[in-house]
Amino acid sequence: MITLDKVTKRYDNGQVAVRELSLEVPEGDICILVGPSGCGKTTTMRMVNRLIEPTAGRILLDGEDVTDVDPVGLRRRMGYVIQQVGLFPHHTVADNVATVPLLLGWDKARVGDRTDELLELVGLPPADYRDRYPHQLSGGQRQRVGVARALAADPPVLLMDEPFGAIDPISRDRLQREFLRLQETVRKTIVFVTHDIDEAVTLGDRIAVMDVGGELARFGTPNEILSDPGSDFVADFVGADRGLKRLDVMTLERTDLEVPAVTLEVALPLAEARRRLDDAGWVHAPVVDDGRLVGVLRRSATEGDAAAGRTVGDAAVALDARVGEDHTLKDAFAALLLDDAGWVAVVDGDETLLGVLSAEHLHEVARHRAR
Ligand SMILES: Nc1ncnc2c1ncn2[C@@H]1O[C@H](COP(=O)(O)OP(=O)(O)OP(=O)(O)O)[C@@H](O)[C@H]1O
Repeated sequence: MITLDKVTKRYDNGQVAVRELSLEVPEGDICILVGPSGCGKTTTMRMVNRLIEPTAGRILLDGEDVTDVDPVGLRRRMGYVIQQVGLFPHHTVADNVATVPLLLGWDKARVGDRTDELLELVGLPPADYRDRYPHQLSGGQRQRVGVARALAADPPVLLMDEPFGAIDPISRDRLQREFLRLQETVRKTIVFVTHDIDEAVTLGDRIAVMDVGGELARFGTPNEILSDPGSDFVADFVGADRGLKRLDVMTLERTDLEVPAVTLEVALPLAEARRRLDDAGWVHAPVVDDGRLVGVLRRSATEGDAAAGRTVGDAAVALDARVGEDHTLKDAFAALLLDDAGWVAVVDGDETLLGVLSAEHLHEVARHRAR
């Protein structure tokens, strides 16, 4: 959808901000430009919508050279969101969102419908927010209005320059999650600038790591970059905890799961449970009731006189080492650390036990997963 072909930008003072940068952004992908301050991220982004003209090289949008397109028309095909949102302070939220559709001459009813639809989409119920002014919103809410405004005329491309940069970490996490959910609905081709590698890893389908002087240090999926940074600069930039960060970009897959050596039904007598644990050499076993995970049985609970005549259900205790199947390997690892069991139970939306992941197997899966 967007191709940069050996793009260079030399400013009038001789400063080379971007040097022979080549990138391809497939349709519907989020491409993150990340790198230290001054490495040319903003310059690159602004060349895409021709707020800045390249000195050399070509930029193609859908196969068409952007320098052949009228810049105003070009920018209408690209929503633009920046850190200081740039909402008009004396216009209501609705009027801010409606800016581009009104410029395009849409009729009032269509603009009104579109505005409400978008406010709903970004989590600002129109009945509450339509008539507010920007100063009556939190920073995160203003940012959402900025996103709604950028999406108003349904452009195929969104350019976002540190849109969550000025937001506190907790709200930023929430905005990032909402943003990914929104992207599932709207499927735009997005170029997103940040200097925060965690944000890049969380949001990016592909990440371009840039070095000072506007050189491309590495381009690839988060997993590719974290598993193989390729240079000391990129390894330093992504951080010494890149192994952990990788766990965050890998979701659990059913084929990763192990069948537990012992699974115990609630109605089973404890004496029988102990025999099964001992046969398997297990100390902790998941306990299920009609397939649903209800807890864990520890071998110690099967010992002594108190165990006589009791069932697994009587002696089972809550299990912290459990995680939903839609979670990441990092969530699984975090849950694993919360319990002595040595494995984490993976359940579906109905709490049905799908399998377990032992610490050893989790390590193996993380090491060998290609993506
Ligand atoms: N108009 C300009 N004239 C001359 N040099 C400029 C101009 N704009 C930016 N630069 C320089 O170009 C380089 C790249 O700037 P750019 O804003 O693209 O970097 P960035 O990676 O977005 O930085 P940051 O993360 O700090 O926003 C910097 O060294 C900057 O000083």
